[in-house]
Amino acid sequence: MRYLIAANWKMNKTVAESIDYIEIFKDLVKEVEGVEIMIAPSFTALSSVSILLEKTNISLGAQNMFYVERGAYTGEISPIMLTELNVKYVILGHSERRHIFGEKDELINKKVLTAVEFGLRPILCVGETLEERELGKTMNVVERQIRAGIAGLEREISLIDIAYEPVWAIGTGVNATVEQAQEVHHFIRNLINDISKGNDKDTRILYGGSVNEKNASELIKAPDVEGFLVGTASLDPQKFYKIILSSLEV
Ligand SMILES: O=C(CO)COP(=O)(O)O
Repeated sequence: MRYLIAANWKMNKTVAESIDYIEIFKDLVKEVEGVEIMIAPSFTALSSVSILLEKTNISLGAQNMFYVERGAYTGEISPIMLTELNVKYVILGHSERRHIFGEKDELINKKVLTAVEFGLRPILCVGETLEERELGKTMNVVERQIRAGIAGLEREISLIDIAYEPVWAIGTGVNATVEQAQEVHHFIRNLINDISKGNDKDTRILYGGSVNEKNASELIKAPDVEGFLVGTASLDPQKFYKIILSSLEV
């Protein structure tokens, strides 16, 4: 299994800034092999970035998607708008979508099913809040989000990746420890192995939440951490490159 190191730029970078970044970054990583690299820019930059990523070793991702092909859904982006731009991955159920925009498991599931139907590879994000962790509910929350998110795709789970992103670690500078990450990743691996009846070997379990160029080499050593979904540190091409290099050391 090739690990996936993914950048989620969130609502950052104009088109001009995105182009500047890619020009630098694609040169930095051009010799990198053995790991898959993905960048999910803003929707407005997708088209320009898509052109720049042609014939590179960097895949393109989107940060969200609606579950209908076309129609009266003001402000939404459809799967065919993404596939037209050679988008390969789509991040779904991110905690910011869940907590700021009120996305529920049922909606996220519809998006996951549609993404797969259109040949996109979803990265389903799950993770507990600090309160849920302190109440000892981490595994319950993660299990609920996964079971609901993949409903209908149980035997085809190899078509998706999962990102464990504890809400308390996102954008806070407080990453999960290696032990905390490993504990939940191991739980997720057993869960999806069980749900899919062993068809989970191509599903990567990524960690996200304050990953940076200093902690990446430790976190990637956890046996069930199979890549990263990086926010803040991915905004700097040099830092993101260092995270990728750390991931090659395992
Ligand atoms: O939400 C994240 C990636 O999707 C993580 O964000 P940070 O790396 O800024 O904590």
